[in-house]
Parts: sequence; structure tokens; C-alpha cells
Amino acid sequence: MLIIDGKKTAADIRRELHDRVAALSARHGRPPGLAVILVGDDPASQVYVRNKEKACAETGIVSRGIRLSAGVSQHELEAAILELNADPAIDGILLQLPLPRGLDSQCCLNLIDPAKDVDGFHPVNMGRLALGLPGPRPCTPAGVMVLLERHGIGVAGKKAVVVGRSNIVGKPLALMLLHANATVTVCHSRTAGLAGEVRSAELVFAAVGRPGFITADMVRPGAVVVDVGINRTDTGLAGDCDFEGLKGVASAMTPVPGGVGPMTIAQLLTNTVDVWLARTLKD
Ligand SMILES: Nc1nc(=O)c2c([nH]1)NC[C@@H]1CN(c3ccc(C(=O)N[C@@H](CCC(=O)O)C(=O)O)cc3)C=[N+]21
Repeated sequence: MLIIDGKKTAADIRRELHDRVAALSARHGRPPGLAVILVGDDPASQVYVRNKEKACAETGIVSRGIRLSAGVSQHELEAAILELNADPAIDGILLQLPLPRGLDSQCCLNLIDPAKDVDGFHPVNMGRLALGLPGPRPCTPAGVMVLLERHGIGVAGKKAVVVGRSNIVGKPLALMLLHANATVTVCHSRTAGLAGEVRSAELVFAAVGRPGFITADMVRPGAVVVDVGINRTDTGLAGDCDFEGLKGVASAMTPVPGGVGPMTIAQLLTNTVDVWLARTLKD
């Protein structure tokens, strides 16, 4: 079985972006700027945000961390977003999710200037994705598509099953696969005969958020399995798939860690460079 190395692919992309940013910064007058808003003190979110800031620094992207206390009001958070919308040095705005209880994330996402929406979560950009129009794409599913492409794994004409229907992964991933001419089935908690659906797939995408959810008996021999799950367990980080059990069944599979996670960060950097190029070309 081929282990799809997301860490290496992400490192390749980061090197390519670094070189592009270095070559283009002079012509564009300034380096790309990314603002990352972190509300509260959730330890996992803090680690993610620190990793994103480190990745920016290595790529030549100027990052600005906006750290707000968990007690911030909806109004104050919205004011912070509007300020970043108006800041010419900021090309991309990322609002780290989930937000602490009491804050309305969709209201905040709706306020981010769609031209600065490096997460691709704004309704306008989700609409663009649904219509197949260009625009920033959600980082995790876009990273999955790039990972498959760079491993020569085509999806056109293949039967793909996406397990999970979240707005940040399952739903946008299904649309991307559809645009890439896969035949797509989306399974979720109310799907009847889920195991059978998964077993019929040549490509399996697991984005459920439950460790070990996809087991060997659910996967057709030779299928490609992409594990989008990130679960913190007593024994460390785990995906949604029974990796050991699937080794004898799948033809290729992404590990956790070292699979889709690093690609998410690489795609955030790609989106940031893309919006920077679009914005600096406009003025
Ligand atoms: N607005 C917003 N955009 C996001 O893209 C976003 C978010 N909020 N909230 C949280 C999730 C989660 N996420 C990950 C990014 C990288 C890894 C990653 O690099 N994982 C490493 C391991 C890192 C570790 O050890 O924890 C790996 O899988 O190898 C994982 C998860 C982005 N998210």
C-alpha cells in the first residue's frame, strides 16, 4: 500500500510558494499579509495558530495575530474584522474556528471581505465554489485535491464516497470532486447502509471526527482512502480510519498525522498568495 505523504507534498508547495513570493514581492510593492484572529485560549487552537504563523514566516508572508479574550463581545469581534477589511496591508483574514460559546461564527464569516477570505467560508465564495467560478477555496478540501493530483491519482469517472457533510470539509469536498468529474455520494449520520455505500467506492474520504470509524471491512480492496479526521485521543493524534487494518485493503492511504493536516496549512499559504496577487494587481 502506498502511504500518501502529505507532509512532503506540503513542504514542496511551501518551498515553491517561498520562491514565488521572493520573486514577486518587489513587483507587487509589499509582501503578502495574513491576519489570524484567535478568540479565547483553547490550547489546540493556539497550537494551530502558532503553526500557521510559523508557516507564514517561512514563506515570506507577514502574519499578524489578533488575539482576543474569550469574553469579547460579538460587536467587538465584528469591529476587529471590519478594521482588517479596511487595512491595505492585510490581504487575507482567517478567523480561527471554533469560536467560544456565545459568539456567532457565521455572522463573523459573513463580514469578512470575500476578496480577503483565505478560508473560502464566506457565502459568496461558497457560492462561487458551487457554481465552479474562481475564488478562494476552503483549505482542507482544496489541499486534499492537490494531494491527489500531485500523486497522480485521478478522480474523473471514479466513484467517490465522502463520509461527513460539514460546511468546512465534507460539503465543499463533494463539490470539488464533482467538478473534477467524480461520481460523488455524500454519507452522514442519517445514511442508511453507510458501510455498503463506502464499500462501493474507489475513493473514500473520511471526515466524520470519530477515531477508527472507517474499518477494513467497509473498504473495497484497492480503494484509495483519504483520512481527513483529526482526533485527539489518549494515545495521541488519530484519524477517522483504522490505518493498521486498512493497510492490507487499500491501495493508497493518507496517514494521520502527516497526511491532510499539513496540506491544509499549505493551501492556506497558497490562498494567501493568490488573494495578494489578485489584490495588488487591482490597484
Ligand atoms: N478558520 C479555520 N480554518 C482552518 O483551516 C481551521 C480552523 N479554522 N480551525 C481548526 C481546523 C483544523 N485545522 C488543521 C490544520 C492543520 C493541521 C495539521 O497540520 N496537522 C498535523 C499535526 C499537527 C498536530 O500534531 O496537532 C498533521 O496532521 O500532520 C491539523 C488541523 C485547520 N483548521
